Amino acid sequence: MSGPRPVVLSGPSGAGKSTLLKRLMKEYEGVFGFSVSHTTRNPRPGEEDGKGLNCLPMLLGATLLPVADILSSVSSEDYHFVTRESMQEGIDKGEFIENAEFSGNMYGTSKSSIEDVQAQNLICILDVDIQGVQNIKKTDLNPIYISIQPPSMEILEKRLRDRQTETEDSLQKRLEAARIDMELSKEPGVFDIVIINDDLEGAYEKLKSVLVEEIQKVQDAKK
Ligand SMILES: Nc1ncnc2c1ncn2[C@@H]1O[C@H](COP(=O)(O)OP(=O)(O)OP(=O)(O)O)[C@@H](O)[C@H]1O
Ligand SMILES: Nc1nc2c(ncn2[C@@H]2O[C@H](COP(=O)(O)O)[C@@H](O)[C@H]2O)c(=O)[nH]1
Repeated sequence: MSGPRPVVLSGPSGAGKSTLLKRLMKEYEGVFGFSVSHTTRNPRPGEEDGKGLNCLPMLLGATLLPVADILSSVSSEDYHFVTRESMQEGIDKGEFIENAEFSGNMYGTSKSSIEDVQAQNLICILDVDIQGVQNIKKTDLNPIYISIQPPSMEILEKRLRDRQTETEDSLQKRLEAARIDMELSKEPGVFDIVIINDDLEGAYEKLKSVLVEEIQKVQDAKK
């Protein structure tokens, strides 16, 4: 039997991808595994190197903390934080399925980050920008492509400012990238579904409805 299809989640920075993703992984524990990307950007407060949600079973086994505390401390967004030199070396060696320059930093998905998740028969989730989507389309990964979009540029800017993770310079770069993303994602056939994340509940229900078949496959395989 072939494993579950991977899922590519894309959309402008600040649209709400990781907010939705965290919720999904919490509700469907043991169904999804996050493909931990590499990046040359600096870690934000609370981010740790190389910690994906698919390490959850190990964390649960090794600690006496309540499950809720562990879940809130584990981010699905953490990266392998690397230097430009080591990232470029990995790219040159063919270790990445895709890579891109975004807001002044390099980002990329290593082949092993996907293989690690797929080896556990989990639905592999990739959170990538629009360049990542275009590059993954040239591979044989065959994921479900989902775009999370903000209701408007104004709301996106407010969410990014309120998140307090960006300098004015990186915020402006992200807004510029968002304009391009919002245009490209309108092209027919790029995404299987485009979800407008206005009301979080509604967006989350739509996200689940697209994934219901793959979720069922993983749950059936566990029986
Ligand atoms: N539906 C929503 N309504 C209001 N605020 C939201 C909604 N969804 C997400 N947010 C908030 O918007 C901010 C950006 O969300 P989030 O960090 O999930 O975006 P992202 O798409 O993962 O961004 P990035 O690509 O930069 O990681 C967060 O502070 C989050 O709490
Ligand atoms: N092409 C890729 N894009 C990626 C990857 N990992 C994350 N991203 C995208 O980068 C931006 C910014 O992320 P942030 O964590 O710095 O806010 C966001 O749009 C992500 O989707 C990757 O491996 N490849």
